Amino acid sequence: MAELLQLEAISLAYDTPQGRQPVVDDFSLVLEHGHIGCLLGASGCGKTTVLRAIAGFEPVRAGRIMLDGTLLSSAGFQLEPEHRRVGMMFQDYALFPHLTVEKNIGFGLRRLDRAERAKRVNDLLHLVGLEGSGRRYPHELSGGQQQRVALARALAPEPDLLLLDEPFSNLDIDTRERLAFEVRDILKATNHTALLVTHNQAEAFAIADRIGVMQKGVIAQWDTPYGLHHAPASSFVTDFIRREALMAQRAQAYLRGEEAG
Ligand SMILES: Nc1ncnc2c1ncn2[C@@H]1O[C@H](COP(=O)(O)OP(=O)(O)OP(=O)(O)O)[C@@H](O)[C@H]1O
Repeated sequence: MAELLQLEAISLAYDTPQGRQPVVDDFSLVLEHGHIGCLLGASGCGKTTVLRAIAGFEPVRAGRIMLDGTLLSSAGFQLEPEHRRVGMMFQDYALFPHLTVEKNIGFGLRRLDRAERAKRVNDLLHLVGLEGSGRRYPHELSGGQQQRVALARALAPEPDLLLLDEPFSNLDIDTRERLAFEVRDILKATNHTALLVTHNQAEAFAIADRIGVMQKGVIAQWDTPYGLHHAPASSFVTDFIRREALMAQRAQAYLRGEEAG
């Protein structure tokens, strides 16, 4: 399978009143066409910063970002976000509250004529299971439905790469699990490539083809879910996977009322 996204030894930093604060260092990964990648790691380890750099909102200080053979970023060079063919979906839906569902989805399609746009919006409504809801407003929809609209809107301009930042974290646990699988099915059926950020290991293992475990701005291992479980590259990765799995088991036991405290 061909490589789509390449992060080659990128370093990222924020300029703050206290000086330049390094966040990500010597960070590399390759994501193939049609794959779903997932960055997993503790709060503050730099996951969102990596997504923002790929989308073109943060400069790279060293290394380079390539998408389908095109240079997106290197030290001193940054292609504008609108020229990157990268779509984004966030945890807070970020829908326009005063626009209907179909207008939200069609927002990035103004270059199409009216009939083409209507057809594409209809196809997308169908894809995300919201046919018949095009005239409703975001506040009339559940959180899961709003996230489906956000997915349709992100896919509308046919990006080469979709970036998803904690897309399910504002949803209740049942909706979250269901939607994670639904989104995976939609991305796979339409052969999209996506990179997702999450704190949630179960979610990452459920939907990703490749997972990157991050440790304070570096990538500790970029591998298949199987590889992470069966051949962890360091004691950090072993502990990370074990700790999260244990917490998930405890949470489930607690929900079933099996633990007194
Ligand atoms: N605009 C900014 N200016 C300065 N520092 C920032 C800025 N945004 C993020 N940081 C810092 O960069 C580091 C990485 O942040 P980032 O949001 O990428 O982490 P994350 O892994 O996505 O965290 P979370 O899982 O909590 O969203 C953190 O220490 C954060 O405080």
